[in-house]
Amino acid sequence: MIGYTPTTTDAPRPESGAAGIRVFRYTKRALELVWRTSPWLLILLVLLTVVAGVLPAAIAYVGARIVDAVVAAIAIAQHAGHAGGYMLYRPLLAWVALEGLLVAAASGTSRMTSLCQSLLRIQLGQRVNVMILEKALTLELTHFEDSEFYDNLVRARREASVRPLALIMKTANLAQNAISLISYGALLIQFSPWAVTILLLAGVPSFAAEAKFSGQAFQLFRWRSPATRMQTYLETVIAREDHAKEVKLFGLGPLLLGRYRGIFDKLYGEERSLAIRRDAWGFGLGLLGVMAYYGAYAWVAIATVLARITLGQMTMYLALFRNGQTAVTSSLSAISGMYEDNLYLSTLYEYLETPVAPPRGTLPAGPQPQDGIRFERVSFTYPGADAPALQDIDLHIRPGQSLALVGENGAGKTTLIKLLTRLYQPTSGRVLLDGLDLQEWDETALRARIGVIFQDFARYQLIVGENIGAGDVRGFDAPARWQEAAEKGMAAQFVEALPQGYNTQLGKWFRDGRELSGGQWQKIALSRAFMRSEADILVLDEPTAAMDAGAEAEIFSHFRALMHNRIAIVISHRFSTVRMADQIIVVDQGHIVERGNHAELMAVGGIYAKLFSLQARGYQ
Ligand SMILES: Nc1ncnc2c1ncn2[C@@H]1O[C@H](COP(=O)(O)OP(=O)(O)OP(=O)(O)O)[C@@H](O)[C@H]1O
Repeated sequence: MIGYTPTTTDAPRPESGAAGIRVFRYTKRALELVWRTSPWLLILLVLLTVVAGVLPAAIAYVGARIVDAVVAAIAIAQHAGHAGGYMLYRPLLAWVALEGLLVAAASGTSRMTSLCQSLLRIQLGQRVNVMILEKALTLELTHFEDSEFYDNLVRARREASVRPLALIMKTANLAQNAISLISYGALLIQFSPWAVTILLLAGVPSFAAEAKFSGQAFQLFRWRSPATRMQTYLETVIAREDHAKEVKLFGLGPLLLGRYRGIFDKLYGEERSLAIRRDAWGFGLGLLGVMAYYGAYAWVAIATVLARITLGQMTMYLALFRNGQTAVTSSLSAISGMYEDNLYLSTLYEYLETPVAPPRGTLPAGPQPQDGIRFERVSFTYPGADAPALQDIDLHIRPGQSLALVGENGAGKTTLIKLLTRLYQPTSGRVLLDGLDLQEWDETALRARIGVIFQDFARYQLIVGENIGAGDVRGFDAPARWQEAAEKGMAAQFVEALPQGYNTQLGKWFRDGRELSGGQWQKIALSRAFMRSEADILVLDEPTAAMDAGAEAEIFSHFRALMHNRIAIVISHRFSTVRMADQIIVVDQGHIVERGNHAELMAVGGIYAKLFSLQARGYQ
């Protein structure tokens, strides 16, 4: 079997569940959340809780009156024969009718509660998910690349959207049981205060065990999170269309499934051991409750025989005891459940409270508009990486110039673009646009200046037009602008030949979706970059790798014509493209090793000249 073993090194087992997290800290926040989601449903829920709390004691009381009425009626009948007639049964029937009504009310209350609950669950689920997604929009790219953070996000999404309601329902359940217990206590104390004490104490050991195991369950949940993430990922690979081709052809299916099973087996072992311990302790300690109940039973029965209480009272006390015990156990498990929900909710709030850098700059323009882009001694190391991806980069590109970046895979070309677009901050040095540090630029003003297409551009499962329009949100729905951009990006011709033109659904996730060829997708992405008609810096990271040679040549002549007084930056492994640039930079292991135009670099006879000749020879 293929062994992916989720070991404890995947995620350190956190210390005791209670440590560091103040239990019940989140109950108040969950209440606020529910209140903001729907105050009316919450108020209704509170009212129903009170009613549901009082009803059981009322039913038990009426039950006792029925038995006493029966006993009284039997006694009268024995003395007076059937002479009493209807009058004999009247009080009895009235009590029976009342109990019927109370039971009907209890059932109505419970239905209404579950209706409120379903409605709240739907609304809360939506609200929490929107909160999670809104937060996601404020995060930095580095957050998404951090696996621990990603775990938190997945956990928050998967679990926490149902937890706030669960917490509220348990709070309601607790309140309902507390009200019931007070009302039972009020009736039972007439029999003996000791009975009330026994009732309360019998549930305590179960509670202690339950609280302990809830903490352990949460630790397990956290610990297995990386493994669960691997499982989810394997599900995607095995069962999604974009991976299906390779999975089939390489025969990866059984191998991946084996790994999937392996993870399950490992996780199941842990789960099972916890479940068994939890239930064994639950059963053992639950026996205490049973003993307490039957002890009380004997006591009440003897008291009845000794005529200290009536037969009706006996049935009432027994019912109270039995119901009371259920109420104690269910309050205790509600408390331990709340503890668990609190722990889970802590992951939601941990995620929602992830610190994000405040909006950095505020300036909409730089002091030297004709200065263009400058890199000044820029170095950058990816978070968690040992070696810098870029080191001591100095670079200057003026408006109207084009720059090509050349270098081996992994040299640092894309990283340079990520710094230029402020997706990352330099570890040292600075990047300037129009004489102003990128960090001081207002985000929107900066984004409006730059149009960029990365090699791993997004393929949105939307219609063609929107795929192009995504390049500029203002033109997302504007067919005239789609068309204009598509012409610049060389996509117009094939798009117009599609059955529904710009309204054709792309991708396979939705009905009638069409798949495009690699080169066609690239043309769509290129058109997307051209949507930024006001952008004066256009960055294309291997934009034509999947295009045929004719298309590539045409795009670049087109591109140069459009780039008047703009800055064009191209990363390409095709030297036919690269040679057209005004300035060419060769990047090697994070350093700039050569710079100049094509003729200059050929004259130097360095890496560029070697690579160029190598490729040129291939075409001869
Ligand atoms: N998100 C990331 N986190 C950590 N390291 C990264 C990340 N992206 C890239 N790297 C590393 O940084 C180095 C430079 O990568 P970069 O993507 O800039 O190379 P490139 O020159 O664009 O390569 P290619 O020609 O293959 O596209 C590589 O060693 C890569 O492993």
